[in-house]
Amino acid sequence: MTRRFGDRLALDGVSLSVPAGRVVGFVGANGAGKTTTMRIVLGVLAQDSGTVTWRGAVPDLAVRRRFGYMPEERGLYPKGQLAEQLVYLARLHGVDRRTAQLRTGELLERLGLAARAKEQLESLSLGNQQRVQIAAALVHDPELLVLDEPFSGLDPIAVDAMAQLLRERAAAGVGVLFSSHQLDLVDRLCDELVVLHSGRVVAAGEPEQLRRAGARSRFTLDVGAPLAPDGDWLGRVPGVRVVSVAGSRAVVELADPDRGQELLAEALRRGPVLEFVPQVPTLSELFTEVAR
Ligand SMILES: Nc1ncnc2c1ncn2[C@@H]1O[C@H](COP(=O)(O)OP(=O)(O)OP(=O)(O)O)[C@@H](O)[C@H]1O
Repeated sequence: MTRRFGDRLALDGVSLSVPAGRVVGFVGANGAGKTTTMRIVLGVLAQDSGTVTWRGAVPDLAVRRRFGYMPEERGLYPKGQLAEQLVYLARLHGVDRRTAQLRTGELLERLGLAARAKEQLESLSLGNQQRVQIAAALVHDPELLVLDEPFSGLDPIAVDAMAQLLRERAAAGVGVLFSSHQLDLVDRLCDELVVLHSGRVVAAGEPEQLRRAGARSRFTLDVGAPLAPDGDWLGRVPGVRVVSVAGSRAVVELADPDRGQELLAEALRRGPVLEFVPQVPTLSELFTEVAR
């Protein structure tokens, strides 16, 4: 997909897929193009080129009604009662009244808001309003869920409730695409990850695979005796970059990952080695790496 705003190329050939039953985490720095992509998927913004398909066909209005969207600009009425708004939204998506009421009750219960069903949205704290927005995206039991930063502003209990809801929906066959800047959460929750940078997909796949691919060249080395902040002799070994030093431990990156044993031999010549292990990068390290 491609999309321009004036002379700014916001999406430059973005391609991603959200399989049924999978939770896909969508990450990228501010302005990378996540919201733009999601809005195009939902049909609220037009792309300049490219196509969106769901189950093999371009979704028409009837199919789009079976999508659930939590937009970045949250869209509920501040003065409306919680339960009433949710039932109304479900009805708009073609759900019969009784089912709409049932699902509203269930969701408010799950999200810890059952006692407040008759209150106005604006009387809730921001985090609780956010919970209602989540309920609004889920109330018509969609087959595809597209959530723009659903976790922002939630407390840890709500994060857990939300994460569990998404996992359950995926287990029931729903495709879930959600954006977030909370990488530890994305790591915990998603089956697949898409990293966007300046309007392009720069990494995609299962987090574990992406991490393994990034794990080949970094090692933690503990030489037992304090190292200078620049890594002392380590920094002078050809092909070795000292990433960080803390006491006697250093994280190093090797230009040639297969030469780890040579580095270990060199370290042993200089004294005892307490630790020498390949370092599996965190998602946040990977992110920083690919977003450079
Ligand atoms: N309606 C618009 N008019 C002009 N430019 C826009 C519009 N919407 C988005 N953009 C631009 O497109 C680029 C992508 O923005 P987008 O909101 O998709 O990023 P994002 O990844 O969702 O960022 P964030 O993490 O900050 O929400 C940005 O450079 C933004 O300024």
